[in-house]
Amino acid sequence: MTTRSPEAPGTPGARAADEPVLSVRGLSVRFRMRTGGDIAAVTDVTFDVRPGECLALIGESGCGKSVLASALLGLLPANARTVGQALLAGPEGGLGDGLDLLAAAERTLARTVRGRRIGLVPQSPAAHLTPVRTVRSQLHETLRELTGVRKAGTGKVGTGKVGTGKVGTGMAGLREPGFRKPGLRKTRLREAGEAAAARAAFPADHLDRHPHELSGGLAQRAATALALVGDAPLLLADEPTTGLDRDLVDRTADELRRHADSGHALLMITHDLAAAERIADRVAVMYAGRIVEIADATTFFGTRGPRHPYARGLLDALPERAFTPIPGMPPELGDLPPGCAFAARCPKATGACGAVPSPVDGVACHHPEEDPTCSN
Ligand SMILES: Nc1ncnc2c1ncn2[C@@H]1O[C@H](COP(=O)(O)OP(=O)(O)OP(=O)(O)O)[C@@H](O)[C@H]1O
Ligand code: NI
Repeated sequence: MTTRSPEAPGTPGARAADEPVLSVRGLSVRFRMRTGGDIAAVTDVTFDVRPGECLALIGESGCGKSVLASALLGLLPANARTVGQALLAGPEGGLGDGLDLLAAAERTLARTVRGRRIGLVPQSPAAHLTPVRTVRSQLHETLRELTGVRKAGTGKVGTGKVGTGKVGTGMAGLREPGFRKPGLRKTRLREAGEAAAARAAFPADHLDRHPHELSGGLAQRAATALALVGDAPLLLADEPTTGLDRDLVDRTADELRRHADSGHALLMITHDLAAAERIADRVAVMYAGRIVEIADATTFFGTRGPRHPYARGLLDALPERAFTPIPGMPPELGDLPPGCAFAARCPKATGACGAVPSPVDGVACHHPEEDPTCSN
């Protein structure tokens, strides 16, 4: 027996051995504007997410986080152009039979990817819930699809090949033989729906409401419950804690963490650095469409801190830290400077910053903080 040391220091060994669920290489998104010119919403983004891992994507409003998520799901508007590759692991869990999300047909994305292989907690949940149906009925529909039971009396159970086969809380009963009996199925479905709601801290006594009868925070929790119950191997959660009180933020974050711990990959987009610190394994920092730093979360939030000046500035702006905002504003994505987009706001900028910095050890900066673990 041979023991191999993990190739990536700082990555938990068991996870490093797993192939990514999602592998993004050189992804760029441009919006062509009618007035002429392009908006460079996402530029040359590269990252992986592995099973059991939570990657938090952070950065100021308008830096391209949601556009990145939309690109992965094939949900960009017609004036968008993408380049690069985004491989989603195949049903057997490997990238060998993976699907390039950027090249896939809309039909494939609609039938086999959205909701099945990639779950989404959308940034505007109210707009994504079906307006004419109660939360309970939307949960039941998702649960039925997942277990292959199309309509009452078909007796088809457990035929659906959805997700990893690792079934979320409350689902197991739906696959038992007794579930063929319509009465029992109804009871189990109800129980599973309520269990799913509880996971996202959605109150059971609001399940029979329609989306327009929900506050923003409740719509958020309904969308999270729906996304979790889909049991997809990859979950994209776009600001899943917006509009929630602090204790609900913590409960939602903890539930998402448990979801990752049960083997799912989680890409969490968030403004909430406390939530990111609570659950992320790694942090990716985006600025003006580019990922400027990817780091281990413990290092990033710990005493060593981030290495990119923008990432350091984000943390220093927090009230519980230095409470010092980063001076200036991010550049217009339709009019980016030729070199480092952060240079105009950066205390360390020099003439070298007139060129775009290439990432070295996860940091794209000409003047990063020293990494004491590097010998060179
Ligand atoms: N359909 C579109 N056409 C043109 N520009 C767009 C379109 N959708 C988004 N953008 C632009 O792309 C940029 C990135 O937007 P995005 O929504 O990804 O930001 P974000 O990082 O998610 O911000 P927030 O934190 O506020 O949600 C913005 O400048 C936005 O105006
Ligand atoms: Ni967004």
